[in-house]
Formats: sequence, C-alpha cells, structure tokens
Amino acid sequence: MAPLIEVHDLRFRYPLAKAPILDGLSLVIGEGERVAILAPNAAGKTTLARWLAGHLPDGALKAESGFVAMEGRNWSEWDVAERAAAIQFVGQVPSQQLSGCAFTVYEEIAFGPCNLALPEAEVRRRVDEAMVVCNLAHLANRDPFTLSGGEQQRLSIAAALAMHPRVLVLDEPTSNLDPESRDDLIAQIDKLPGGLTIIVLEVALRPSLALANRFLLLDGGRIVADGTAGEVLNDPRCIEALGMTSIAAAMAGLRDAGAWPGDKALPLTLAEARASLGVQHARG
Ligand SMILES: Nc1ncnc2c1ncn2[C@@H]1O[C@H](COP(=O)(O)OP(=O)(O)OP(=O)(O)O)[C@@H](O)[C@H]1O
Repeated sequence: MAPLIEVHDLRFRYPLAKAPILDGLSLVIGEGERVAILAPNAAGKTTLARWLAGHLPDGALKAESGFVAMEGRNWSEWDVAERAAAIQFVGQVPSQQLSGCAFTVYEEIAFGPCNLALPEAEVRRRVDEAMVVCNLAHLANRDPFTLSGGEQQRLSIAAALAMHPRVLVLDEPTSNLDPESRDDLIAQIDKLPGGLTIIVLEVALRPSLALANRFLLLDGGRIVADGTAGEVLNDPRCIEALGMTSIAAAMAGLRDAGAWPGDKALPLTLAEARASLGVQHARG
C-alpha cells in the first residue's frame, strides 16, 4: 500500500537563488503519525511545509526533480477541493490565516466547509465540533480580527479541522505567541483526534517535544536524522543547529561538574530528568 505522504528526491530552487533549498529530500509519513521536522531559520521549513501541503508547485515555482504524493498520487493529480479535504496547512502568522471574508469566528470556521458545498446542518455540526476542540465557543460571535494572536491561531486550527483533513501541517504554530498562549495552544493541539496525522515544522524544541513522537532533522536541503527525541535531539548536528533543551543544557552542566555520569544520556525534559533521578513529582 502506498504511504500516506511520500516526498521522493525533491529538489527545489527559488528563481534567482544560487542553490536549491530542498536538495534531493526524501521522507515517508504514515497514517496517524505525529512528526516534528526540525531546522534552524531559513533552512526551508516553510518551503517544505508548502510542498507537503500541496501548495507547491505553483506557477513558475516547480521542482527540478522529485515529487510529493499522498496515498501514491502526486499532488498535481488532486483538484483543489479534494486536496483541501485531505490536508490542511496552518502557517506561523495568525492574522495571515484569516480568510478576510468572515464577520465572526463562526463564519470563519464555516468558510471552508461551505466552499465544499456541504449541507448546512453538516457545516454547523463541523463548526460546533471544531469550536469545542479549539476552545472557541465563547468567541463564536467575535470579529476574527479582534482576537488575540493565540486565539487567532486556535481559530486557524479550528478552520483547518472543520475541513476534516486527514493530515494537518503546522508551520511553527507557536512562534508568534507569548509563553502562556504557546502552552495553551500546545495543549489544544495535543488533544486533537488520535487518528489525525500531524506534521509540525519547528525551530523550537519545546513545542516539538510536546507534540511529536518522531523527529526529523532538515539540514542542507535533506533529512539527515530521523528517529525518537533521544536519537535526534542528542544528535550533534541537531545540537549545533538548534541547541539543547533547557533541561538538557542544565544536565550537561551537571555532567561537566561530575554530578551526572558521562556515559548516561542527558534527559531532554523535566519529566525525563525526574525519572532519571528517581524524583517523585511533588503534588499540591
Ligand atoms: N518566494 C521566495 N522567493 C525566493 N526565495 C524565497 C522565497 N521564499 C523563501 N525564500 C528563501 O528560501 C529560504 C528558505 O525559506 P523558508 O521560509 O522555507 O525557511 P524557514 O526554515 O521556514 O525559515 P524561518 O524559520 O525563518 O521561517 C530563505 O533563504 C528564504 O529567503
């Protein structure tokens, strides 16, 4: 059976760019996976996200080689409505996700399903469901442009979910949010239905760790590491490009001071550190 998403030998260069930004990139993603694709700024995350979601090729922006396919069919074989019902893309700037055609949060979420010409009752059902998942019911009648950045990002995700996609591509979804809004949004994404395939493209390690269980490192236009958090985030190439989590950095300090065994993997999260140290989580 064909994989859910396959990128095969994708080579893509922006017009006038000296070098390709994606350079023979291949990857396969299966149904229900939660994947973080990690890379530093300007490494090509948004570009890859747009290829994954079928927004590229577009006009003159074509691949020099390779393809992206969902279930064995190249994106170029899908019509727009069919593709929108299969995969949804949420970008990093909340206000840029808004359609500009809706006076209320409710209408914004209904915009996509209405474009699929679904019966009114089905549109209503989907909007109500998405508002519950994204904690937006209390804002249903608000003008989308009056929402905070975090609320707008939840709205973008709700609008994407109302299309009932099988894959959600999130391009640095928390990058413009303050820590509290970021944590709220991560918790919200974490609660999304289990069967939904989620691909997060990130420069930040914390949201990635909270959302994914498979990690890919994008470097030099290719995927150079693919594995668990422990395998990829401890890879020297990943540490060089993105640094360490704050917990791993603290533990590395302890290791350098001789207070942590040199041959023992560094915990990446507080939960891992507690487990490694045999410390119970304090309650109350
Ligand atoms: N339409 C375009 N035309 C020409 N160059 C582009 C275009 N879009 C992006 N680029 C360039 O391609 C490179 C990769 O950009 P991209 O936005 O994919 O990276 P990124 O990893 O998402 O970056 P960031 O983390 O800063 O958002 C950058 O050097 C960028 O300037």
